[in-house]
Amino acid sequence: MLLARLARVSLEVAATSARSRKVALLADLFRDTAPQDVPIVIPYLSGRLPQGRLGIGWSTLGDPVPPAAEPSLAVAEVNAELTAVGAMSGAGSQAGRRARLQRLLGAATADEQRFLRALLTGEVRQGALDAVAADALARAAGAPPEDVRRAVMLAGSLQAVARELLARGPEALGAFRLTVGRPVLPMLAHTAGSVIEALGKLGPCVVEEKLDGIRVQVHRDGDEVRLYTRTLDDITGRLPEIAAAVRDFPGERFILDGEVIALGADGRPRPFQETAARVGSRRDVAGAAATVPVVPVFFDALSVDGRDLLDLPFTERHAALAGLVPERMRVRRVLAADPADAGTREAADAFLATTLALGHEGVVIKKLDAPYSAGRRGASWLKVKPVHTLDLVVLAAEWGHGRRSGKLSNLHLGARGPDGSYVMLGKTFKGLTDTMLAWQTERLGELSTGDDGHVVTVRPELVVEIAYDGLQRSTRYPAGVTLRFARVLRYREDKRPQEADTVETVLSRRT
Ligand SMILES: Nc1ncnc2c1ncn2[C@@H]1O[C@H](COP(=O)(O)OP(=O)(O)OP(=O)(O)O)[C@@H](O)[C@H]1O
Repeated sequence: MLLARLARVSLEVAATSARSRKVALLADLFRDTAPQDVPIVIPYLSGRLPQGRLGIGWSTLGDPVPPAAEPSLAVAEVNAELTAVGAMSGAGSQAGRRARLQRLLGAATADEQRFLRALLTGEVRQGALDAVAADALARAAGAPPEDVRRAVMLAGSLQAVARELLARGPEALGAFRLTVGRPVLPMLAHTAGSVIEALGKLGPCVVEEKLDGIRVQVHRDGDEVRLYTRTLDDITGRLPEIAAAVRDFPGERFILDGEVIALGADGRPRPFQETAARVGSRRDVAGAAATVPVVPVFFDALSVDGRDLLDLPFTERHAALAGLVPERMRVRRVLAADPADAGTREAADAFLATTLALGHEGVVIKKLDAPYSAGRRGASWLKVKPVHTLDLVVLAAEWGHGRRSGKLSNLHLGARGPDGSYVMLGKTFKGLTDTMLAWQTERLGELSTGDDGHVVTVRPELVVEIAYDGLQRSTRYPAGVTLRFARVLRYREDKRPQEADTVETVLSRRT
C-alpha cells in the first residue's frame, strides 16, 4: 500500500466527527490492505510506530524539505527505512539519522510529509480508534461486527485479528477463542463517588476490597503456570512464589484474575513502590523474593477445565473461583444482594471503612449478574477510593531550581481531549522523590521535542497518576478548571496515553 493512501485516510478520519463516515473510510482502506501490511497500517492509523520509540524529535527531523510531486513510497518501504534509522547509534549517528530522514521526507509528497512528521513526533491526533477500526474491519471482511469485537477482545490486539481476517476471511475468527496460555486484556472499572452511589447504579452486587498491588492474570495448564500483567507481558520468571502457590490449587487447567501484593508481617500492605519494584525486577529474583515476598489475591475466574466462563454472571464465575482457590488467597468481600435494604447499605459502607483501616486503597463494587468484559472499562465494576486520583499525560516539564537544578521537575499535566489532543489541567512537582526526579529527567529527555531553557516540551507518552484534593475554577487553563493540591503518586508505565483520563471524566468529578 502506498503511504499516500494511508496518509489521506488518516487525515480524513481525523477531520470527521461522524462515526459512520470514519467506519466507511477505514473499511475502504482495509479492503485494499495486504495482510502483510497490517502490522504497519494499524499502528500508523492510531499514530503509533511498530518499532515503539525511535527517539526522533523535531530536531532530528531537521528543516523542511521540498516535497515530491507524485506519491511513490510504500508503507513497507517507509517502515523498513524507519527501522534502519532507529538502529543507528553511536558517535555521529545523529547527523546520519537526520540525513536519512531528510532523504525519506524528500521522497514524500506534501500530505505524506505532514503525516510522517506528525507520526514521528507523536502528534497524529486520533481519538480512540480501535472500536471504529474493528467495525470497519468487519465491514471490509464481510464478518459480523460483534464477532470481530469479541475476537479483538480475546486476542487483546486489533492487529492480530486484522491480519488473519484479511488473509483468511471470516472463518479466521474461530481461532480467537479464550485459550489457556494466551492472555486476554483484563476487565477494568469506572469510578463512583461513594459506595451508596455505586450500589444505586448497580443493583444486586458485591463489594470487594481494592488492593493496591499489580494486576496479574494466571494461566495454568498442568504443571505449566504463566503470569501476565495488565499489558499482557509475561512475568512468570519474576514471581516464582506465585506460580508455586497456583500449582497447589486443585484444578488442572484454568485462567484466574487477581492482584499480586507485598504484605508486611502484620498483614498490612507494604508501600506500592515495593510491590511495583518487585514485580518489575528481573534481577536476583530469589534474593528479591526473600526480602519482598508477594502473595496472590484472586477475584475472578475466566476459564476452568476448558470451559470459557466469560459470559457467565459474576456469581457463577466466583463460585468456580472459590472451588479452586483457598479463601486466604481470594479478596475479602461482602455481598449486597439487596441494595434497597438499609442494613445492606450500612454493611457495604462499613466494609469500605474496615478495608481502609486495613491499609487498602478502597473497594471495587461489582454487579452480580454481569459477564466479564475483557479489555473494557465495563459499567458493571465501579471503584470507590477516598483519595481522588487521575491518570494524566505529561506534556512538558520545567527545569528545577536549587536542589533540583539540572533535573526536570515541575510537570505540565494533560487529560485526553475528545479529538485525541491533550488539554492541560495544571502543573505539579509535589510528591516527586529523588529517584523519580532522576528517572523522569532521563525519560523526558528522550521524549523532548523542544527546550527553551525553562520548559522542555515532550511527546505525550508518559502517564502519571496524580492525587488531588478537588477541582477549582481556573481562567488560566483551557478546560476552565485546574487541580487543587495535585501531587504525583507514581508513573503508570503499564498505561498508554490513550488510556489516560479524559477531560470529560475530569469535569464529571466537579461537585
Ligand atoms: N477486587 C478487585 N477487583 C478488581 N480490580 C482490583 C481489585 N483489587 C484491586 N484491583 C485493581 O484495581 C484496578 C481496577 O481499577 P481500574 O480498572 O480503574 O484500573 P486502574 O486504571 O489501574 O485503576 P487504579 O489506578 O485505581 O488501580 C484493577 O486493574 C486491579 O489492578
